[in-house]
Amino acid sequence: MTPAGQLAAAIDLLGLIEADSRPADAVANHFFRTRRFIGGGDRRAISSLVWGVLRTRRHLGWWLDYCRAPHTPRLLLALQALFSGQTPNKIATAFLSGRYGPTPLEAAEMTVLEKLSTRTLEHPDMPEAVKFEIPDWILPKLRAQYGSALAAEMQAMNEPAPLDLRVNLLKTDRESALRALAAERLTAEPTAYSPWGLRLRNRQTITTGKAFQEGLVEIQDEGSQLIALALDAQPGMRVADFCAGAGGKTLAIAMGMGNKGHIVACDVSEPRLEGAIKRLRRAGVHNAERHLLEPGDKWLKRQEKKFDRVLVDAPCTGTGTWRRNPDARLRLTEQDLAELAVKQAEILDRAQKLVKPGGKLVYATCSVLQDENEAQTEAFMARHPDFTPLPLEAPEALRGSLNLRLSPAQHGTDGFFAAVMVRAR
Ligand SMILES: C[S@@+](CC[C@H](N)C(=O)[O-])C[C@H]1O[C@@H](n2cnc3c(N)ncnc32)[C@H](O)[C@@H]1O
Repeated sequence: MTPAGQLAAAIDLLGLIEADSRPADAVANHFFRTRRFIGGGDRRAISSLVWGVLRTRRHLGWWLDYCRAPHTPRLLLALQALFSGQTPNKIATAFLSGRYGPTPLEAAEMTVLEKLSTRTLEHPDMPEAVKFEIPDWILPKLRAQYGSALAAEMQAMNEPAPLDLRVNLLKTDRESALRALAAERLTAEPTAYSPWGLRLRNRQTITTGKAFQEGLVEIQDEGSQLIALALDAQPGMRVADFCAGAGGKTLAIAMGMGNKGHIVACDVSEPRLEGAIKRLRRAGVHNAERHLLEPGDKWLKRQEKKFDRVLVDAPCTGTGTWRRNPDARLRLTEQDLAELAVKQAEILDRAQKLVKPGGKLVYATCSVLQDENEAQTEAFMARHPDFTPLPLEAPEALRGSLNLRLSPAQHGTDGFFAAVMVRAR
Protein backbone atom coordinates (compact mmCIF):
# COMPACT_ATOMS: atom_id res chain seq x y z
CA MET A 1 0.00 0.00 0.00
CA THR A 2 1.17 3.55 -0.58
CA PRO A 3 1.29 5.92 2.43
CA ALA A 4 -1.78 7.63 0.93
CA GLY A 5 -3.59 4.28 0.76
CA GLN A 6 -2.71 3.70 4.43
CA LEU A 7 -4.04 7.15 5.29
CA ALA A 8 -7.31 6.47 3.43
CA ALA A 9 -7.69 3.16 5.31
CA ALA A 10 -6.91 4.91 8.62
CA ILE A 11 -9.64 7.47 7.89
CA ASP A 12 -12.13 4.65 7.21
CA LEU A 13 -11.14 2.70 10.33
CA LEU A 14 -11.21 5.74 12.62
CA GLY A 15 -14.67 6.65 11.24
CA LEU A 16 -15.93 3.14 12.09
CA ILE A 17 -14.41 3.25 15.60
CA GLU A 18 -15.93 6.66 16.34
CA ALA A 19 -19.38 5.46 15.21
CA ASP A 20 -19.28 2.14 17.10
CA SER A 21 -19.92 1.43 20.76
CA ARG A 22 -17.61 -1.64 20.71
CA PRO A 23 -13.94 -1.42 21.77
CA ALA A 24 -11.61 -0.06 19.09
CA ASP A 25 -9.59 -3.28 18.86
CA ALA A 26 -12.77 -5.31 18.17
CA VAL A 27 -13.70 -2.87 15.38
CA ALA A 28 -10.14 -2.96 14.00
CA ASN A 29 -10.03 -6.78 14.08
CA HIS A 30 -13.22 -6.94 12.04
CA PHE A 31 -11.97 -4.21 9.69
CA PHE A 32 -8.76 -6.12 8.89
CA ARG A 33 -10.47 -9.54 8.78
CA THR A 34 -12.77 -8.30 6.05
CA ARG A 35 -9.86 -6.71 4.12
CA ARG A 36 -7.43 -9.61 3.79
CA PHE A 37 -5.55 -7.76 1.04
CA ILE A 38 -4.06 -5.46 3.72
CA GLY A 39 -0.73 -7.08 4.71
CA GLY A 40 0.92 -7.11 8.15
CA GLY A 41 3.15 -4.07 7.61
CA ASP A 42 0.28 -1.95 6.30
CA ARG A 43 -1.91 -3.12 9.15
CA ARG A 44 0.66 -1.93 11.67
CA ALA A 45 1.06 1.43 9.88
CA ILE A 46 -2.73 2.00 9.73
CA SER A 47 -3.20 0.98 13.39
CA SER A 48 -0.36 3.26 14.44
CA LEU A 49 -2.05 6.26 12.76
CA VAL A 50 -5.42 5.45 14.33
CA TRP A 51 -4.07 4.67 17.81
CA GLY A 52 -2.05 7.89 17.66
CA VAL A 53 -5.39 9.71 17.44
CA LEU A 54 -7.08 7.57 20.11
CA ARG A 55 -4.30 8.34 22.62
CA THR A 56 -4.70 12.10 22.10
CA ARG A 57 -8.40 12.23 21.23
CA ARG A 58 -9.38 14.80 23.87
CA HIS A 59 -6.45 17.10 23.01
CA LEU A 60 -7.29 16.95 19.31
CA GLY A 61 -10.99 17.51 20.03
CA TRP A 62 -10.15 20.54 22.18
CA TRP A 63 -8.15 22.09 19.33
CA LEU A 64 -10.91 21.35 16.81
CA ASP A 65 -13.43 23.05 19.12
CA TYR A 66 -11.00 25.98 19.45
CA CYS A 67 -11.13 26.32 15.62
CA ARG A 68 -14.90 25.62 15.56
CA ALA A 69 -14.18 22.74 13.24
CA PRO A 70 -15.98 19.37 13.16
CA HIS A 71 -14.40 16.27 14.73
CA THR A 72 -14.05 14.36 11.45
CA PRO A 73 -11.63 11.40 11.11
CA ARG A 74 -9.81 13.32 8.34
CA LEU A 75 -9.20 16.36 10.50
CA LEU A 76 -8.29 14.29 13.56
CA LEU A 77 -5.63 12.42 11.57
CA ALA A 78 -4.38 15.57 9.86
CA LEU A 79 -4.10 17.35 13.21
CA GLN A 80 -2.29 14.39 14.75
CA ALA A 81 0.22 14.59 11.88
CA LEU A 82 0.59 18.35 12.42
CA PHE A 83 1.33 17.95 16.14
CA SER A 84 3.79 15.16 15.30
CA GLY A 85 5.85 17.74 13.41
CA GLN A 86 4.58 17.63 9.83
CA THR A 87 3.90 20.91 7.98
CA PRO A 88 0.44 21.74 6.56
CA ASN A 89 1.88 21.45 3.02
CA LYS A 90 3.35 18.02 3.68
CA ILE A 91 0.02 16.85 5.12
CA ALA A 92 -1.83 18.29 2.11
CA THR A 93 0.49 16.31 -0.19
CA ALA A 94 -0.25 13.11 1.71
CA PHE A 95 -3.96 13.72 1.02
CA LEU A 96 -3.25 14.30 -2.69
CA SER A 97 -1.79 11.05 -3.80
CA GLY A 98 -3.70 9.29 -6.50
CA ARG A 99 -6.19 6.50 -6.89
CA TYR A 100 -6.12 4.82 -3.48
CA GLY A 101 -5.55 7.95 -1.40
CA PRO A 102 -8.18 10.05 0.36
CA THR A 103 -9.81 12.99 -1.41
CA PRO A 104 -7.64 16.15 -1.24
CA LEU A 105 -7.88 18.40 1.84
CA GLU A 106 -10.58 21.01 1.41
CA ALA A 107 -9.96 24.74 1.91
CA ALA A 108 -11.69 24.72 5.32
CA GLU A 109 -9.56 21.77 6.47
CA MET A 110 -6.39 23.48 5.25
CA THR A 111 -7.39 26.64 7.14
CA VAL A 112 -7.50 24.66 10.41
CA LEU A 113 -4.01 23.24 9.80
CA GLU A 114 -2.59 26.65 8.92
CA LYS A 115 -4.23 28.31 11.93
CA LEU A 116 -2.65 25.72 14.26
CA SER A 117 0.67 25.35 12.46
CA THR A 118 2.64 27.17 15.18
CA ARG A 119 0.89 25.41 18.07
CA THR A 120 1.79 22.27 19.99
CA LEU A 121 -0.50 19.53 21.26
CA GLU A 122 -0.60 21.04 24.76
CA HIS A 123 -2.14 24.39 25.66
CA PRO A 124 -2.13 25.98 29.13
CA ASP A 125 -5.91 26.63 28.96
CA MET A 126 -6.75 22.97 28.52
CA PRO A 127 -8.81 21.58 31.42
CA GLU A 128 -7.03 18.92 33.47
CA ALA A 129 -9.28 16.09 32.27
CA VAL A 130 -8.32 16.98 28.68
CA LYS A 131 -4.62 17.07 29.58
CA PHE A 132 -4.92 13.63 31.17
CA GLU A 133 -7.13 12.26 28.37
CA ILE A 134 -9.81 11.08 30.81
CA PRO A 135 -13.55 11.73 31.13
CA ASP A 136 -14.47 14.79 33.25
CA TRP A 137 -16.48 12.78 35.80
CA ILE A 138 -13.57 10.52 36.75
CA LEU A 139 -11.05 13.30 37.45
CA PRO A 140 -12.16 14.04 41.07
CA LYS A 141 -12.00 10.32 41.93
CA LEU A 142 -8.49 9.90 40.54
CA ARG A 143 -7.31 13.16 42.09
CA ALA A 144 -8.57 12.02 45.51
CA GLN A 145 -6.72 8.71 45.08
CA TYR A 146 -3.42 9.85 43.62
CA GLY A 147 -3.02 13.42 44.95
CA SER A 148 0.24 14.96 43.73
CA ALA A 149 1.14 11.77 41.82
CA LEU A 150 -1.89 12.15 39.53
CA ALA A 151 -0.03 13.69 36.56
CA ALA A 152 2.68 10.99 36.59
CA GLU A 153 0.09 8.22 36.91
CA MET A 154 -2.00 9.57 34.04
CA GLN A 155 1.03 10.14 31.84
CA ALA A 156 2.15 6.53 32.31
CA MET A 157 -1.39 5.43 31.58
CA ASN A 158 -1.16 7.07 28.16
CA GLU A 159 2.07 5.36 27.06
CA PRO A 160 1.91 2.26 24.87
CA ALA A 161 2.08 -0.94 26.97
CA PRO A 162 4.91 -3.46 26.62
CA LEU A 163 4.24 -7.05 25.63
CA ASP A 164 4.79 -9.44 28.54
CA LEU A 165 5.05 -13.21 28.40
CA ARG A 166 4.66 -15.81 31.12
CA VAL A 167 7.07 -18.71 30.85
CA ASN A 168 5.18 -22.00 31.10
CA LEU A 169 7.04 -23.91 33.80
CA LEU A 170 5.03 -27.03 32.92
CA LYS A 171 7.14 -27.21 29.76
CA THR A 172 10.31 -25.19 30.24
CA ASP A 173 12.16 -22.73 32.51
CA ARG A 174 12.89 -19.01 32.12
CA GLU A 175 16.45 -19.48 30.78
CA SER A 176 15.44 -22.08 28.19
CA ALA A 177 12.45 -19.98 27.14
CA LEU A 178 14.77 -16.99 26.61
CA ARG A 179 16.99 -19.18 24.41
CA ALA A 180 13.97 -20.46 22.42
CA LEU A 181 12.84 -16.86 21.85
CA ALA A 182 16.37 -15.79 20.88
CA ALA A 183 16.36 -18.53 18.22
CA GLU A 184 13.38 -16.66 16.72
CA ARG A 185 15.27 -13.37 16.99
CA LEU A 186 13.03 -12.21 19.83
CA THR A 187 14.77 -10.31 22.58
CA ALA A 188 13.23 -10.32 26.03
CA GLU A 189 14.30 -9.76 29.60
CA PRO A 190 13.05 -11.09 32.94
CA THR A 191 10.28 -8.99 34.48
CA ALA A 192 10.96 -7.05 37.67
CA TYR A 193 8.42 -8.74 39.96
CA SER A 194 6.96 -11.91 38.47
CA PRO A 195 9.33 -14.88 38.70
CA TRP A 196 7.64 -16.30 35.59
CA GLY A 197 7.66 -13.18 33.40
CA LEU A 198 9.56 -12.00 30.36
CA ARG A 199 9.18 -8.57 28.79
CA LEU A 200 9.77 -8.31 25.06
CA ARG A 201 12.08 -5.45 24.08
CA ASN A 202 10.02 -4.28 21.13
CA ARG A 203 6.47 -5.12 20.21
CA GLN A 204 7.26 -8.17 18.14
CA THR A 205 4.95 -10.80 16.64
CA ILE A 206 5.04 -13.77 18.92
CA THR A 207 1.97 -15.90 18.15
CA THR A 208 3.26 -17.33 14.86
CA GLY A 209 6.57 -18.47 16.39
CA LYS A 210 7.52 -21.93 17.65
CA ALA A 211 8.00 -20.95 21.32
CA PHE A 212 4.41 -19.66 21.53
CA GLN A 213 2.84 -22.40 19.43
CA GLU A 214 4.52 -25.14 21.46
CA GLY A 215 3.19 -23.60 24.67
CA LEU A 216 6.55 -22.56 26.13
CA VAL A 217 5.27 -19.03 26.66
CA GLU A 218 1.86 -17.38 26.99
CA ILE A 219 1.02 -13.70 26.51
CA GLN A 220 0.14 -12.27 29.94
CA ASP A 221 0.78 -8.90 31.52
CA GLU A 222 3.14 -9.13 34.49
CA GLY A 223 0.40 -7.71 36.74
CA SER A 224 -1.95 -10.50 35.76
CA GLN A 225 0.75 -13.06 36.62
CA LEU A 226 1.04 -11.48 40.07
CA ILE A 227 -2.70 -11.98 40.66
CA ALA A 228 -2.25 -15.71 40.02
CA LEU A 229 0.69 -15.71 42.46
CA ALA A 230 -1.40 -13.91 45.09
CA LEU A 231 -3.88 -16.81 45.01
CA ASP A 232 -1.15 -19.05 46.44
CA ALA A 233 -2.67 -22.22 44.98
CA GLN A 234 -0.56 -25.26 45.92
CA PRO A 235 -0.25 -28.64 44.20
CA GLY A 236 -3.12 -30.94 45.22
CA MET A 237 -5.57 -28.17 46.17
CA ARG A 238 -9.11 -27.64 44.85
CA VAL A 239 -9.30 -24.24 43.18
CA ALA A 240 -12.16 -22.31 41.54
CA ASP A 241 -11.36 -19.56 39.03
CA PHE A 242 -14.82 -18.03 39.27
CA CYS A 243 -14.61 -15.48 36.41
CA ALA A 244 -12.16 -17.41 34.26
CA GLY A 245 -13.01 -15.97 30.84
CA ALA A 246 -10.67 -17.55 28.30
CA GLY A 247 -8.48 -18.89 31.08
CA GLY A 248 -5.58 -16.41 31.25
CA LYS A 249 -5.21 -16.81 35.01
CA THR A 250 -6.37 -20.46 35.02
CA LEU A 251 -3.27 -21.29 32.98
CA ALA A 252 -0.95 -19.55 35.42
CA ILE A 253 -2.67 -21.13 38.43
CA ALA A 254 -2.44 -24.63 36.91
CA MET A 255 1.25 -24.02 36.33
CA GLY A 256 1.79 -22.90 39.94
CA MET A 257 0.07 -26.13 41.04
CA GLY A 258 2.40 -28.21 38.86
CA ASN A 259 -0.70 -29.70 37.17
CA LYS A 260 -1.59 -31.43 40.48
CA GLY A 261 -4.94 -31.00 42.21
CA HIS A 262 -8.02 -29.64 40.50
CA ILE A 263 -9.11 -26.30 39.03
CA VAL A 264 -12.62 -25.44 37.92
CA ALA A 265 -12.69 -22.55 35.45
CA CYS A 266 -16.15 -20.97 35.71
CA ASP A 267 -17.75 -18.18 33.72
CA VAL A 268 -21.21 -17.06 32.60
CA SER A 269 -19.97 -16.76 29.01
CA GLU A 270 -19.77 -19.97 27.02
CA PRO A 271 -17.75 -18.48 24.11
CA ARG A 272 -15.18 -17.14 26.56
CA LEU A 273 -14.85 -20.47 28.33
CA GLU A 274 -14.51 -22.20 24.96
CA GLY A 275 -11.66 -19.83 24.19
CA ALA A 276 -9.77 -21.53 27.03
CA ILE A 277 -9.83 -25.02 25.46
CA LYS A 278 -7.08 -24.42 22.91
CA ARG A 279 -4.93 -22.49 25.36
CA LEU A 280 -5.14 -25.19 28.05
CA ARG A 281 -4.17 -27.84 25.50
CA ARG A 282 -1.26 -25.81 24.13
CA ALA A 283 0.04 -25.22 27.66
CA GLY A 284 -0.20 -28.93 28.59
CA VAL A 285 -2.62 -28.26 31.47
CA HIS A 286 -4.38 -31.46 32.60
CA ASN A 287 -5.94 -30.48 35.92
CA ALA A 288 -8.55 -27.93 34.78
CA GLU A 289 -12.20 -28.41 33.87
CA ARG A 290 -14.63 -25.78 32.63
CA HIS A 291 -17.99 -25.02 34.22
CA LEU A 292 -20.56 -22.71 32.66
CA LEU A 293 -22.46 -20.82 35.38
CA GLU A 294 -26.14 -20.71 34.48
CA PRO A 295 -29.17 -19.18 36.20
CA GLY A 296 -30.45 -21.53 38.90
CA ASP A 297 -27.21 -23.55 38.76
CA LYS A 298 -27.26 -26.36 41.38
CA TRP A 299 -23.48 -26.80 41.11
CA LEU A 300 -22.79 -23.89 43.44
CA LYS A 301 -24.92 -25.45 46.20
CA ARG A 302 -23.31 -28.88 45.73
CA GLN A 303 -19.81 -27.39 45.88
CA GLU A 304 -20.38 -25.24 49.00
CA LYS A 305 -17.24 -24.88 51.14
CA LYS A 306 -15.30 -27.41 49.04
CA PHE A 307 -12.54 -25.20 47.62
CA ASP A 308 -9.18 -24.28 49.16
CA ARG A 309 -8.82 -21.25 46.88
CA VAL A 310 -11.37 -19.17 45.00
CA LEU A 311 -10.34 -16.40 42.63
CA VAL A 312 -12.84 -13.73 41.64
CA ASP A 313 -11.22 -11.88 38.74
CA ALA A 314 -14.22 -9.63 38.48
CA PRO A 315 -15.64 -7.85 35.44
CA CYS A 316 -14.60 -4.21 35.94
CA THR A 317 -14.12 -0.85 34.24
CA GLY A 318 -10.70 -1.93 32.96
CA THR A 319 -9.24 1.47 33.95
CA GLY A 320 -5.95 -0.33 34.64
CA THR A 321 -5.68 -1.34 30.97
CA TRP A 322 -6.10 2.13 29.47
CA ARG A 323 -2.57 1.90 28.00
CA ARG A 324 -3.82 -0.92 25.76
CA ASN A 325 -7.34 0.40 25.21
CA PRO A 326 -7.05 4.20 25.08
CA ASP A 327 -10.50 4.49 23.45
CA ALA A 328 -12.09 2.87 26.53
CA ARG A 329 -11.40 5.99 28.61
CA LEU A 330 -13.89 8.18 26.83
CA ARG A 331 -16.56 5.49 26.50
CA LEU A 332 -16.63 4.81 30.25
CA THR A 333 -19.58 6.40 32.07
CA GLU A 334 -20.40 6.91 35.72
CA GLN A 335 -23.36 4.61 35.22
CA ASP A 336 -21.07 1.82 33.94
CA LEU A 337 -19.07 2.09 37.15
CA ALA A 338 -22.21 2.03 39.34
CA GLU A 339 -23.59 -1.02 37.50
CA LEU A 340 -20.29 -2.87 37.69
CA ALA A 341 -20.00 -2.24 41.43
CA VAL A 342 -23.39 -3.92 41.97
CA LYS A 343 -22.37 -6.84 39.77
CA GLN A 344 -19.03 -7.27 41.55
CA ALA A 345 -20.75 -7.46 44.95
CA GLU A 346 -23.23 -10.06 43.62
CA ILE A 347 -20.43 -12.18 42.16
CA LEU A 348 -18.44 -12.04 45.40
CA ASP A 349 -21.53 -13.07 47.40
CA ARG A 350 -22.01 -16.11 45.17
CA ALA A 351 -18.35 -17.11 44.87
CA GLN A 352 -17.66 -16.96 48.64
CA LYS A 353 -19.98 -19.95 49.14
CA LEU A 354 -17.34 -22.18 47.56
CA VAL A 355 -14.57 -21.33 50.04
CA LYS A 356 -13.92 -23.95 52.74
CA PRO A 357 -13.06 -22.93 56.33
CA GLY A 358 -9.40 -21.88 56.32
CA GLY A 359 -9.59 -21.39 52.56
CA LYS A 360 -8.70 -18.16 50.74
CA LEU A 361 -10.82 -15.92 48.56
CA VAL A 362 -8.92 -13.55 46.26
CA TYR A 363 -10.77 -10.62 44.74
CA ALA A 364 -9.02 -8.99 41.79
CA THR A 365 -9.70 -6.36 39.14
CA CYS A 366 -7.78 -4.66 36.37
CA SER A 367 -9.12 -1.35 37.68
CA VAL A 368 -7.39 1.44 39.58
CA LEU A 369 -10.64 2.80 41.05
CA GLN A 370 -11.16 2.40 44.79
CA ASP A 371 -14.94 2.07 44.25
CA GLU A 372 -14.42 -1.34 42.68
CA ASN A 373 -11.38 -2.30 44.76
CA GLU A 374 -10.99 -1.48 48.48
CA ALA A 375 -14.59 -0.26 48.78
CA GLN A 376 -15.77 -3.55 47.33
CA THR A 377 -13.74 -5.86 49.60
CA GLU A 378 -14.44 -3.77 52.72
CA ALA A 379 -18.18 -3.91 52.05
CA PHE A 380 -17.89 -7.66 51.37
CA MET A 381 -16.16 -8.34 54.71
CA ALA A 382 -18.79 -6.25 56.49
CA ARG A 383 -21.49 -8.47 54.92
CA HIS A 384 -19.49 -11.67 55.62
CA PRO A 385 -17.68 -11.31 58.98
CA ASP A 386 -16.36 -14.89 58.69
CA PHE A 387 -13.87 -13.48 56.15
CA THR A 388 -10.85 -11.44 57.28
CA PRO A 389 -8.03 -9.83 55.29
CA LEU A 390 -4.69 -11.60 54.90
CA PRO A 391 -1.33 -10.10 53.91
CA LEU A 392 -0.36 -10.60 50.33
CA GLU A 393 1.46 -13.62 48.92
CA ALA A 394 3.76 -11.69 46.60
CA PRO A 395 7.39 -11.30 45.57
CA GLU A 396 9.52 -9.58 48.25
CA ALA A 397 9.48 -6.17 46.55
CA LEU A 398 5.69 -5.99 46.69
CA ARG A 399 5.13 -7.16 50.25
CA GLY A 400 4.42 -4.79 53.08
CA SER A 401 0.97 -3.61 52.12
CA LEU A 402 -2.20 -5.53 52.73
CA ASN A 403 -3.50 -5.44 49.16
CA LEU A 404 -1.80 -5.62 45.79
CA ARG A 405 -2.11 -2.28 43.98
CA LEU A 406 -0.20 -2.07 40.72
CA SER A 407 0.03 0.84 38.32
CA PRO A 408 1.92 1.59 35.10
CA ALA A 409 3.70 4.56 36.73
CA GLN A 410 4.87 2.68 39.82
CA HIS A 411 5.41 -0.86 38.55
CA GLY A 412 5.45 -0.72 34.74
CA THR A 413 2.54 -3.19 34.69
CA ASP A 414 -1.10 -2.57 33.86
CA GLY A 415 -3.16 -1.28 36.79
CA PHE A 416 -4.32 -4.20 38.95
CA PHE A 417 -5.80 -4.75 42.39
CA ALA A 418 -5.96 -7.90 44.51
CA ALA A 419 -7.10 -8.52 48.06
CA VAL A 420 -6.74 -11.84 49.88
CA MET A 421 -9.35 -12.87 52.43
CA VAL A 422 -9.47 -16.00 54.56
CA ARG A 423 -12.61 -17.78 55.80
CA ALA A 424 -12.57 -18.59 59.51
CA ARG A 425 -15.45 -21.09 59.59
C1 LIG B 1 -11.82 -9.71 33.90
S1 LIG B 1 -12.63 -10.89 32.97
C2 LIG B 1 -11.79 -12.37 33.38
C3 LIG B 1 -10.45 -12.52 32.74
C4 LIG B 1 -9.80 -13.88 33.00
N1 LIG B 1 -9.82 -14.24 34.41
C5 LIG B 1 -8.36 -13.90 32.50
O1 LIG B 1 -7.42 -13.89 33.32
O2 LIG B 1 -8.18 -13.94 31.29
C6 LIG B 1 -14.16 -11.07 33.84
C7 LIG B 1 -14.98 -12.29 33.44
O3 LIG B 1 -16.12 -12.33 34.30
C8 LIG B 1 -17.15 -12.96 33.61
N2 LIG B 1 -18.40 -12.72 34.33
C9 LIG B 1 -19.29 -11.71 34.17
N3 LIG B 1 -20.33 -11.86 35.02
C10 LIG B 1 -20.08 -12.98 35.74
C11 LIG B 1 -20.78 -13.68 36.77
N4 LIG B 1 -21.95 -13.23 37.23
N5 LIG B 1 -20.24 -14.80 37.29
C12 LIG B 1 -19.04 -15.26 36.82
N6 LIG B 1 -18.34 -14.66 35.85
C13 LIG B 1 -18.85 -13.54 35.30
C14 LIG B 1 -17.05 -12.36 32.22
O4 LIG B 1 -17.69 -13.19 31.26
C15 LIG B 1 -15.53 -12.27 32.02
O5 LIG B 1 -15.05 -13.39 31.33
